[in-house]
Amino acid sequence: MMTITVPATSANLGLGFDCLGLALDLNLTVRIIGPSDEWTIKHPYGADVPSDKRNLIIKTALDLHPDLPAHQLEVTSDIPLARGLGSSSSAIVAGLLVGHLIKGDEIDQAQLLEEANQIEGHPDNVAPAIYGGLQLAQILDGQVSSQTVPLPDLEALTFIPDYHLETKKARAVLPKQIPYQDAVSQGQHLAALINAGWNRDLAAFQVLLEKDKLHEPYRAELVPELREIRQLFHANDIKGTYLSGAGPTIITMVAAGKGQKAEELLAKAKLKGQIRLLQINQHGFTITKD
Ligand SMILES: Nc1ncnc2c1ncn2[C@@H]1O[C@H](COP(=O)(O)OP(=O)(O)O)[C@@H](O)[C@H]1O
Ligand SMILES: N[C@@H](CCOP(=O)(O)O)C(=O)O
Repeated sequence: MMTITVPATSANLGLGFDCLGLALDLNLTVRIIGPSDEWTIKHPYGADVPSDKRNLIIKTALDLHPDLPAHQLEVTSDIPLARGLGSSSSAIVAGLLVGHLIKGDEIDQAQLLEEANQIEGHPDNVAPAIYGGLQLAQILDGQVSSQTVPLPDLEALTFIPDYHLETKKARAVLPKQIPYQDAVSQGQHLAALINAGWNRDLAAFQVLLEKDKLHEPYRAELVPELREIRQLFHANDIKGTYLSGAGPTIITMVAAGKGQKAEELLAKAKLKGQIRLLQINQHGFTITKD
């Protein structure tokens, strides 16, 4: 039996649309139980998610190796679906690992990134799911790679609304064009955010997390809690709130050790959803053989 864990990811971090992402300590776990007459996957998601070859994890494994012999798989997960925490990317990375492990391939992180990016289309979720930490994914002349960016010492206060928002739907509200000045501002602020990470400057990092002009202004109408949570924290002198991935999850980055106080503040607002204080996953996926 082999067990794969893949972390949840928070893409964009406001400014890094389709290129920046962070791994968090929520996990998708896939157990390869053993060979079977047909592909089956036991999972906790209910009837809406297929339990056969159509399941995203199995489909990904079979897209990689169409002749892969059927196996029985079992999934447990604390990554909610369609909430902006990268559940589909975690499933794709897990599916590729299932394919490679059953086939007996060497596991190569750079190759996995290439394969996962081909399926997912934007690398900001798959890169941190593979490498952990904060990843700046780059596509240069069609070639994808990723660079680890250091982070200030922080924790992620995470608000997960009760409703789903499919990434497809949240991409459909984005404009075809943006004002020239917004593009200039985005470049300046993204460079400053990366720099704040390298300098481990939490105050600057928090201010910059709120400067996006490419997607949050357009998605805010789908996720009214973004403005509410920002206002609540601003009234208490706390910056660092952004829309995680395509939403609807909202994350506020706070200094390590300060999360619990901020959590109590957020709980008082009684918004409909779940509050989690998450730490950063620094290592990406893991594989254990037992
Ligand atoms: N572990 C999984 N097994 C099967 N399908 C999954 C799994 N995780 C995610 N998915 C599929 O991906 C969809 C969510 O993808 P997406 O809209 O990109 O949201 P997210 O922000 O969670 O990645 C789910 O509705 C489901 O169809
Ligand atoms: N850059 C993408 C990220 C989508 O992340 P997800 O976790 O919501 O799937 C986007 O903003 O569309």
